[in-house]
Amino acid sequence: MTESNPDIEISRRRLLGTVGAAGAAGLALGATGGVLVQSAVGDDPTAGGSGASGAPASLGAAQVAFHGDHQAGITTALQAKGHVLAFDLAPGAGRREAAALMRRWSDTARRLMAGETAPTADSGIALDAGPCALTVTFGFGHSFFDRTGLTARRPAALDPLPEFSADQIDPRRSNGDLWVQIGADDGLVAFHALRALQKDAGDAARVRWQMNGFNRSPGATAKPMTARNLMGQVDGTGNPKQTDPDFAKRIFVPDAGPGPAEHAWMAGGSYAVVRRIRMLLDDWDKQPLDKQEQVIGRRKADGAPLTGGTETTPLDLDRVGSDGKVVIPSNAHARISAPAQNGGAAMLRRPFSYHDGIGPDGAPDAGLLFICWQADPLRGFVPVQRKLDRGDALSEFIRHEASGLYAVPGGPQPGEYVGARLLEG
Ligand SMILES: C=CC1=C(C)c2cc3[nH]c(cc4nc(cc5[nH]c(cc1n2)c(C)c5CCC(=O)O)C(CCC(=O)O)=C4C)c(C)c3C=C
Ligand SMILES: [Fe+2]
Repeated sequence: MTESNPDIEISRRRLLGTVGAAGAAGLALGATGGVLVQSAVGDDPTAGGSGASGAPASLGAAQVAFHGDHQAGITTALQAKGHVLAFDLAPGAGRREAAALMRRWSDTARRLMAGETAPTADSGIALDAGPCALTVTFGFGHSFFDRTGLTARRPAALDPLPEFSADQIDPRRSNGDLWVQIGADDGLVAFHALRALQKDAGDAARVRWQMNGFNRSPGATAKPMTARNLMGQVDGTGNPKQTDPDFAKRIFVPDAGPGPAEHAWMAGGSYAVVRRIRMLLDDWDKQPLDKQEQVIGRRKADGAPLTGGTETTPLDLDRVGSDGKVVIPSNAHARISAPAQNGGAAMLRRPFSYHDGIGPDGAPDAGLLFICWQADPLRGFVPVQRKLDRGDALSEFIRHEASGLYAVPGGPQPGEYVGARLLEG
């Protein structure tokens, strides 16, 4: 099948419309439509543009559940397109307006993730397409709780992140009352969701900042692989795996706390740290391969540790070379960020790359929309970033330009909207 054959293309679109709404029938479409890709709902969120399950499915028909214990977009396989944005509540808007907005947003997200049209005035941007693994994830920033009179229910985990010595943070592109992450394997589907959610905000909230990102498209590689970033490195290897016995404990807030009962609304939720990290690509690209590999401590070609093996071989941090020095340098990024070097601190990294053209300095305004998930940022991002800030060889080639921390509540049950346990409780 080719995209240039209009007859076949139309029938594929019809199929996508049907199967998109039906969801699970995607496998059949994959077989008949010839658009074979990996399932978008794999078990490795950093597998580039496709899940690791190996099951063939149609890219368009891939559907992620809106309801569940956890919101979608945390353990979902990386999608090809992403929009992350923060809103501030409008002057005069409080808890009632916020609750109504979360109700509207949840309804829209549920429908769009099922491949349906938006509830009001659908723009038509995604007509003909299936859900394309669309996910919409909602979070609350520190300032949301004061704005809505809910300060007593704000978890301590949402206290502002410490400042790090190398930070060059732009406050206008940081924080915000509400945070929305959109991911999809199709650019039009992602943009459609973005527009619909922005319209839903109405007079209740205004966009504070927006960033747009991308990852590898499903099917781009012959087999499912860990994604690469814009420095060319295999990025995501050391992520906790859903099959790890302590995965849920590390990434999701448990049912009973931590913290006082008034924070119980976060059960099943997670904390998202979002950092816009610019890569100084012109400098990076001038480095010889061996220097680039020393900076990370892994081989560029396949992501294997410099101490040998394959991508998944554990780093041998104690191995000393013939020159008497440790093979994985003491300032290598993978050494410094390893859980073993940080009292077990771990996070689930689920980033998007970004490229916003050329900056005023004449260099690419490109890098990583670094998004990481954890049950408690003080036992995830913060200790690791403190250590990286002190002596990471990668620091010379990156710049943290924006920052946010958001409480992402647990997933909605049928009939419930995201955040209801906070706003209604
Ligand atoms: C504070 C957390 C981290 C920031 C910020 C960060 C930025 C950053 N990382 C890369 C590239 C790679 N990171 C890798 C591993 C890795 N990084 C962090 C944390 C942060 N990275 C952790 C916890 C780990 C895993 C360590 C482990 O489990 O052993 C790697 C190696 C491959 C991998 O494990 O993913 C790469 C490559 C960039 C480019 C970047 C900022 C732009
Ligand atoms: Fe890293």
